[in-house]
Amino acid sequence: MKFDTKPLVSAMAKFDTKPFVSAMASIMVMRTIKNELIPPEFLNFFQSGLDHLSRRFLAEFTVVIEEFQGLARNQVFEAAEIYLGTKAATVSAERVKVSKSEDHKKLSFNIDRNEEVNDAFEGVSVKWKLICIQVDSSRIRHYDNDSSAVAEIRSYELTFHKKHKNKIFNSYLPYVLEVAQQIKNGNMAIKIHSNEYGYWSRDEKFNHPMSFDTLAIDEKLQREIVNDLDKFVRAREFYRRTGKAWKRGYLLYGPPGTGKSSLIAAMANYLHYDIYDLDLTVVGDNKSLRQLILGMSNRSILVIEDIDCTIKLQNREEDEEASSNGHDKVTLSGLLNATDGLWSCCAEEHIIIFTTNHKEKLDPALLRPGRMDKQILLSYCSFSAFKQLAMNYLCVNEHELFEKIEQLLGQVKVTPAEIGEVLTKDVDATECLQDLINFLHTKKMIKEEIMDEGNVKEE
Ligand SMILES: Nc1ncnc2c1ncn2[C@@H]1O[C@H](COP(=O)(O)OP(=O)(O)OP(=O)(O)O)[C@@H](O)[C@H]1O
Repeated sequence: MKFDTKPLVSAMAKFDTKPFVSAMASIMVMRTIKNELIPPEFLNFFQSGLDHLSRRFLAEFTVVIEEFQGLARNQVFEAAEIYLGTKAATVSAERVKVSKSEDHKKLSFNIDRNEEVNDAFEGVSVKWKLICIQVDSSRIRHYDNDSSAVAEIRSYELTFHKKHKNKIFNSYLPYVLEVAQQIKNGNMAIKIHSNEYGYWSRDEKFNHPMSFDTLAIDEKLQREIVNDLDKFVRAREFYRRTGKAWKRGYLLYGPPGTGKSSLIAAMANYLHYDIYDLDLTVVGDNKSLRQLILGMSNRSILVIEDIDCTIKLQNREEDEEASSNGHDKVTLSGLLNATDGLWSCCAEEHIIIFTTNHKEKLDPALLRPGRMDKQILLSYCSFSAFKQLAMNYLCVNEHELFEKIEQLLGQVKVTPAEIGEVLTKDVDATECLQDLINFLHTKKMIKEEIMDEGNVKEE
């Protein structure tokens, strides 16, 4: 079923905002959970509460869900709920009120729970607030004779700057409904986001075909990585119990062309997590960095490639000096706060991956235990990795030339990217393998010549 968003948008659009001067706008979306059973008198009570709330905090711009012609209130609430499930929520307030029933025999508990979710859409900040109130069932007239039931009334309040009203109504809300629909249908594609001008770009479909079945790395290493990921996704309770943020940091290091980006793609495809590809060189300052990270969804991978050379991250003393001089830029401590600080705990199931070709150039602060939970060296091609490449490129898993190749791979350093290039030169598998043997021979000769001339020690 596809949501018809037109009525929603038109209902909002026809709302006359001119008389209102508030800087904030708000949409209220309401729904009962308990069988949609809100007796009229309670609805009136709640409505007046809303009016009060809107006058007090949100004042001049409020649209109530009942006005959305053609789109059921519960459908919109459900869509918002599904969409926000992908985002990081923070509980801003939780109050428990205890009161006695009229006959003084029964205690009842009312829980007001306010959850906030900050979202960003094409550079516009939006704040969703879930207002969740549980009420004593005795105050509500039930139609299903379920006297033990507790009714819960939930509503969403959406706040944003009024100058973005059109964008929110015409693009953001339809987008929210569509994302929710896709999630519901189970065909939500993996997305890749990149940052531009301080916000995440509209998501692109992530079509990278790499998987752990095609990644050419040492088998033992691969098993270790997959086990680590499995353990991470199942560890919700562990992170709750230990009070740790549910995130895991990986440092992938090794020479160019050894599969660092390929491994990231395999991880995203395996976990079905979105990728946020962060280019630090276009992030203005620490505040923008923080906003970007807050704008990431749950169950996602933050990637910062070539961390050693995308930005000059100086040490903490220099950071402090820079900020006291008023120089705005992303600093090492800003980055560490973003990935490690208190507020980074707002999100759940975040994987953070740094890549580098030069681990030795990294500031030790980045490598501190607990920051990068796992450091993975992706190195030159082993024979078992080569066999995977031969399968990928030539669809062969055994060949008489393999023995020679195994021997040569033990003598020269060659990356999977180089091998991949040679294996795509010809159509015939035997010719490709022979090309590879020639290539490895040439490499071996060059290496021996260099060692003879300069008496260079092997790395
Ligand atoms: N381990 C691997 N398994 C399968 N293919 C690989 C592997 N390593 C490299 N390749 C092939 O080489 C290409 C380049 O590899 P990739 O970008 O993953 O390397 P990288 O280590 O991230 O390089 P860089 O450090 O330059 O970013 C890939 O598109 C892929 O086709």
